[in-house]
Amino acid sequence: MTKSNKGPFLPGIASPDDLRGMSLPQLEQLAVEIRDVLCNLIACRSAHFASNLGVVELCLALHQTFDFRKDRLIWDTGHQIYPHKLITGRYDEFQSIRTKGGLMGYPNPVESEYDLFMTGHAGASVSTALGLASGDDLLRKEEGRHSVAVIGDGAFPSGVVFEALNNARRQGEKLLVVLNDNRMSICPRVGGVADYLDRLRMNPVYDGSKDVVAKLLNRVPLLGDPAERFLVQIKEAAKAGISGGMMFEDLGFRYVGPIDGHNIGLLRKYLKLSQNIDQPVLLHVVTEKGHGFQPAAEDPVTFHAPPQFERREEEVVAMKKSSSRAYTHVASEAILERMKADERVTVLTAAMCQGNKLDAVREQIPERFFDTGICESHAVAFAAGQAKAGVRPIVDIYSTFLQRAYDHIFQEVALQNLPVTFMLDRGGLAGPDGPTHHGVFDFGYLRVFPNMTIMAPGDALDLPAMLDFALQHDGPCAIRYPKATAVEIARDVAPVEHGRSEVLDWGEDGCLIACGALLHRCVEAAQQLKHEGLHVGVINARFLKPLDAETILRAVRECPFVVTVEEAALAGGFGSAVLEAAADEKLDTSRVIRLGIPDAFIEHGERDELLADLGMSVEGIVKTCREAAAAERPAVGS
Ligand SMILES: Cc1ncc(C[n+]2csc(CCOP(=O)(O)OP(=O)(O)O)c2C)c(N)n1
Ligand SMILES: CC(=O)[C@@H](O)[C@H](O)COP(=O)(O)O
Ligand SMILES: [Mg+2]
Repeated sequence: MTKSNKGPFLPGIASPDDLRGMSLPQLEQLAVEIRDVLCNLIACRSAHFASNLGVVELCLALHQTFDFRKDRLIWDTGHQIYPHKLITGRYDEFQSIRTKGGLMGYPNPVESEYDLFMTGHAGASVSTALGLASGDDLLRKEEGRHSVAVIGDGAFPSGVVFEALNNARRQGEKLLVVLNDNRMSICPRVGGVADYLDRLRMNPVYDGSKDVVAKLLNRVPLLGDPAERFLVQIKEAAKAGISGGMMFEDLGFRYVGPIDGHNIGLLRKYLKLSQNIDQPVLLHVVTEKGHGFQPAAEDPVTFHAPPQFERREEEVVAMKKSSSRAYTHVASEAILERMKADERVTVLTAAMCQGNKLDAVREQIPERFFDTGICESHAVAFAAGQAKAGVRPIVDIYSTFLQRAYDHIFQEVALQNLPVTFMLDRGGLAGPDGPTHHGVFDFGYLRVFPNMTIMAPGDALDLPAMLDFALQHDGPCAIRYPKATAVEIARDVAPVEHGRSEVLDWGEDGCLIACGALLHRCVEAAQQLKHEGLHVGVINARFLKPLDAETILRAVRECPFVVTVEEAALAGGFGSAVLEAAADEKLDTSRVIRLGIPDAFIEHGERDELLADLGMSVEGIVKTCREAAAAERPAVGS
């Protein structure tokens, strides 16, 4: 490595090996360069930002202290993976991140041996790191591999984390959990764990000893002699007793910290220290979300995943604000209105107040707004308790994150037949977030439960009406809608009736049946087909369950072909339900064609790109109908 401290260093970092010989000043210069790359990325497109700014020093210290070709490193959730990607051989392609065919915005084992799990959902890192430690202990004991999980304070309260902490006592000798405490989830963190961490950070006694320990540590060379290291460990243990961290100590962890998560030297010393402790270690590091770019540090909520923006030095000069109204706006406004109209109605979010656009509810009706933190399982069971007590809870959780609560949807809600309303935002392809965030399994995972009513608005006019239906229905309801601009289809809107679809047009040449917000594409396709002399009808299914068998099977019987369209997995989805119903009536299903998500995980990319690849652009739908019609026309001369 060059002797100068000026850099640039980042372009020359082909792997973490290149960090080994770097001095502290050089590492600090490298950190500046990494932050610059992060800022330049957001000048091109929206991406995760403040979280990545906050872990730059931690990432460098980790990769300098451990060899993660041998040791194990799991970044919880994975949205803060950008610095890690930049120093593990992906600097040259970094600008492609979150674009179709480019790097993923989360860890991706296909890209690098330094990425062990493709993640995007919070909370599993301690479990997987413990599992890796256990596996290595069984198969590679002689190598003494370390297993490190880096988890944020927002992810930390997730139930699965405590399941892992509970299990670690018995088998976590080589487990290090780095708790990255920046006081933020996406919004400010909530709950008792947050209060506990605040106390740990604020403890005056500990602050005093921190300096003492830090001074002592600074005297301890990286490989200080055992006696001094032993002294440091004694101090750590004493400090833990004085300064707290006892919750972790009582669970069998050595609690170390809190330490400054932006001080590379101190991080290295404590990481090194943790390597020599033969029990699970919880290293509590304190960082600033957005560190190094003042506007992000001042407003880490906006800058969690900000829109593209121009900057001049430390100033944002122009941020691209989306003017379009999304289904999320329609939903959150409808929720607010219904909560104002009915005091029984509550809304629950699992740390996604910003994503669900529930800020107005939080401000105007705080007593009926519940942010559980990243605790979806608890949120659903909690809502069931509210419903049992006579409340009408709305569980506003992204489709993909709701998967976390599956057993409670089954046991606490469906089995009890309780009036819980699930609002599944991001129902469908989530775009650049990719396979961890596409909400495409909800039709399948909900339809199997008895008592469930499942609705998918065909447009923005349907959504509030469906919410009204759900709030008066005495049983569980789910309403799913995509991460997309809300569309209104001009028509004489039929009222929402349980299990009834809405026929927009009957056509003698075929029928398109949409279940969900791709309805407007079907309307457009039918209009194009009409110009070609094909009169293809359009039905707005509205209900996945109960299915409007009467109307839909009439189409199967009478139309030359039926094409079902859904932004959901075909397996167990709407088209499957149609086939099942038709088969039960002994109808010919050979002329039912299903468009939807095949049996594959769909990569990241813009939603329209991905839908087009799956034949669900308007052109794709026209093409399917055209081919179906041709197949139905008798061959010339026959
Ligand atoms: C199961 C699950 N629920 C919700 C989310 C949405 N989400 C992504 S990051 C985040 C906040 C994470 O906070 P923290 O772990 O403290 O990381 P930080 O951004 O502060 O670095 C949330 C709620 C998720 N990814 N997974
Ligand atoms: C990391 C994570 O899970 C969230 O930041 C998610 O990316 C938010 O998605 P939206 O941007 O669609 O709200
Ligand atoms: Mg945090």
